[in-house]
Amino acid sequence: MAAQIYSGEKYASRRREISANLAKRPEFHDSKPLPFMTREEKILESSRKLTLISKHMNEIIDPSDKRELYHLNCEVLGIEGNPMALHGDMFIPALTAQASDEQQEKWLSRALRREIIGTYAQTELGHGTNLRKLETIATYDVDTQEFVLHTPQITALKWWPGNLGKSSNYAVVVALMIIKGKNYGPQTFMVPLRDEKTHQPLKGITIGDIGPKLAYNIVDNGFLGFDHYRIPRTNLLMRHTRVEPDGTFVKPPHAKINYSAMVHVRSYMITGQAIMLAYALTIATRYSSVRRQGQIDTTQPEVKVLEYQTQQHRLFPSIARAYAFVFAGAETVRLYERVLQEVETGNVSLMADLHALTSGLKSVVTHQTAQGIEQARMACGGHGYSQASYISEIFGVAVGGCTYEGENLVMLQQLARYLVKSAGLVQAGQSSKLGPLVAYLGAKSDSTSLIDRTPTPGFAEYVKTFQHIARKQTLKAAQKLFGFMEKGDTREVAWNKSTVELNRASRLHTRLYIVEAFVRRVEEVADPRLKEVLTDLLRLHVNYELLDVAAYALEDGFLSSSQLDYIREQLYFYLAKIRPNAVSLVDSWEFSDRELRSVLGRRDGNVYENLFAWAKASPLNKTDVLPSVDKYLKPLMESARASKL
Ligand SMILES: CCCCCCCCCCCCCCCCCCCCCCCCCC(=O)SCCNC(=O)CCNC(=O)[C@H](O)C(C)(C)COP(=O)(O)OP(=O)(O)OC[C@H]1O[C@@H](n2cnc3c(N)ncnc32)[C@H](O)[C@@H]1OP(=O)(O)O
Ligand SMILES: Cc1cc2nc3c(=O)[nH]c(=O)nc-3n(C[C@H](O)[C@H](O)[C@H](O)COP(=O)(O)OP(=O)(O)OC[C@H]3O[C@@H](n4cnc5c(N)ncnc54)[C@H](O)[C@@H]3O)c2cc1C
Repeated sequence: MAAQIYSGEKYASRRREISANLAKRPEFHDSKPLPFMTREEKILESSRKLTLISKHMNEIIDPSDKRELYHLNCEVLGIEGNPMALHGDMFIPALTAQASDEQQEKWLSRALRREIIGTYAQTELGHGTNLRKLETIATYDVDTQEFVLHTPQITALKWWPGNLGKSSNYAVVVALMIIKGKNYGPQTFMVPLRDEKTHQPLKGITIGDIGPKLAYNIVDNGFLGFDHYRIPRTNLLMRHTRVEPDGTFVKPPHAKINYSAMVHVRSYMITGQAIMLAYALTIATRYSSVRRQGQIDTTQPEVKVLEYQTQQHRLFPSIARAYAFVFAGAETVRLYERVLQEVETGNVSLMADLHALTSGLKSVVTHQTAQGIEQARMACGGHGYSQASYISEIFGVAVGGCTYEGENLVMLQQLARYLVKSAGLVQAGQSSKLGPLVAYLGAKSDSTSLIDRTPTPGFAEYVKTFQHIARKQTLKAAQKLFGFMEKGDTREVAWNKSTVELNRASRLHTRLYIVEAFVRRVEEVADPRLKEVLTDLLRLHVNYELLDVAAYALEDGFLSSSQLDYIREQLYFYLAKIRPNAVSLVDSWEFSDRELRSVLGRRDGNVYENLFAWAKASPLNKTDVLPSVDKYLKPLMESARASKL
């Protein structure tokens, strides 16, 4: 099963080898539980481990293999980030996709060798979503052949970039490029921030950390201001865009080609989110198979809480989602790598499809992941609320994905633009021009769903029902938009009046895609035992997801209430059928205890002993009487007693 999850036996077994190797190297382990450390201690600890990784990586992994590096990072550094997180996730991808060969020679090679540390500085205090209105300006000075970077007002300060505050000495900075008074929109520049020897900020640079956040606090998200700060013309990233010495601008082959670092993270983060959801579910499912509370049969001992149907309903559909997301994530990574290669040869035809797909997926997956993790926390009762479970940290890190790389409701609208264009083609009788991801929009629906009208409805019946719902909502939302425009609204105003409906269409389209990705994967599985378990999980998934969106199919009679009852019964049937495999389904992700960092979710199941040992190790228990008691509480009680006398 691990080979299914990790798209092949090779990586699945490499993961095991890497974990086993690290188990024998205590210097790579957390020196104490992360929740017991201050932010400064965590940053120090993470930097210590980064140095070790840099030194010994070649003995443990193949450093050219991104997935091996990712696993090493998960084991050693964990999810709370590290001082070079953005270096790998965005700085290197930005240089790879946007720097010319010459620039790569100069900077990428140094970045890969970790001679310099970089980040991606785009978001500002005043603007994150609307990139066309960023306020940092890069004005071209033809005489000196330099760009002058400037922060004209407080809202133009870069704000949020990860590792900008304290760790990075370089950044790929996004600024509005002005040449001879003309605004050429957001462009990307390679900018030195700190002295390479002293690490002191360079003259003209104001820089620092933005303070603690909900989670992800090992990362020093930062602020950055420029005071007429000069960089050479050749620091504009020039793989696709160019500015000649005389200020002539050479257009790229696609207007949004500079957004590639964002598309990179959006493509990879689907897998990252699946893994974080699986972390929380591993913890909650293991704990639920140890925790005994209450009886189902009063003549029998107390049961494991996992026997309760409500507990199964709380956890198992999310287990199915974690599988669905990791399968969908593998597809987005493949598509991203393909588009990256095609762009190199000048073919930008798939960029819009990739953008639409990843915009929808990042929104739906991050939202459902956060919901699933929060349910996993509640499934652990009181102990879920303790940082010993580590679920609160997993939640905090994962939920950031709803905001970063494009706020979810905004990104759903990006997909909606693509859907509306497709709906326009359908309306114009040009369905043959629809791309493969939206071809279903041009197909005709059956009059009713065949679910429960055939002895054992296949997945095709479910897919058709999801297609019917997504198609109906897309065409309806597009119609709403077109209707407002026909009545005289500008497109923008009409768009704003239709966005709730448009975003619903985007979600339904994305949920259909996720179901299809799951079906595609299960159909490929050859081993009959695996296929059976995954088919059960997929059955649970399609029934759960369909119930969740059933209103759309009920309103036009595509599904009847008796079909809905059938779907509900199927759901309950598969909850019970999956129960014996539940722990194996989470164990199959093969997270080591080190990687999980959860006292509650350890493989040994000795929950109570482990919790007690953890509590005893809490810094507050170093002494029996705290200074705060000596200083305030004792005098308070004493004076209360004295006044009573
Ligand atoms: C398997 C095992 C496991 C292995 C696992 C993996 C193994 C390997 C792992 C190795 C790597 C690990 C990786 C990381 C893992 C995850 C960890 C993550 C942690 C990261 C930490 C946090 C990082 C956070 C960093 C950040 O947060 S960094 C900042 C991010 N900031 C944003 O995201 C701003 C949002 N805003 C916008 O993106 C734009 O503003 C806006 C809204 C689009 C409007 O853009 P605008 O320019 O106004 O354009 P429009 O007018 O709306 O559109 C005009 C036309 O252009 C179109 N178009 C817009 N775009 C695009 C586009 N791209 N492409 C194509 N077309 C586009 C649009 O469709 C429209 O087309 P049309 O309809 O006309 O045909
Ligand atoms: C953990 C974390 C890490 C980050 N790392 C980085 C980084 O490394 N580099 C970097 O550059 N940035 C980074 N960011 C910033 C991040 O990318 C932005 O915060 C994000 O893109 C959202 O933009 P915003 O903050 O401007 O939100 P806003 O756009 O201000 O969102 C506020 C509200 O307005 C709504 N809204 C905005 N525009 C529209 C619209 N057109 N239609 C309808 N509703 C709209 C949104 O839906 C939301 O409800 C990070 C953020 C976080 C939380």
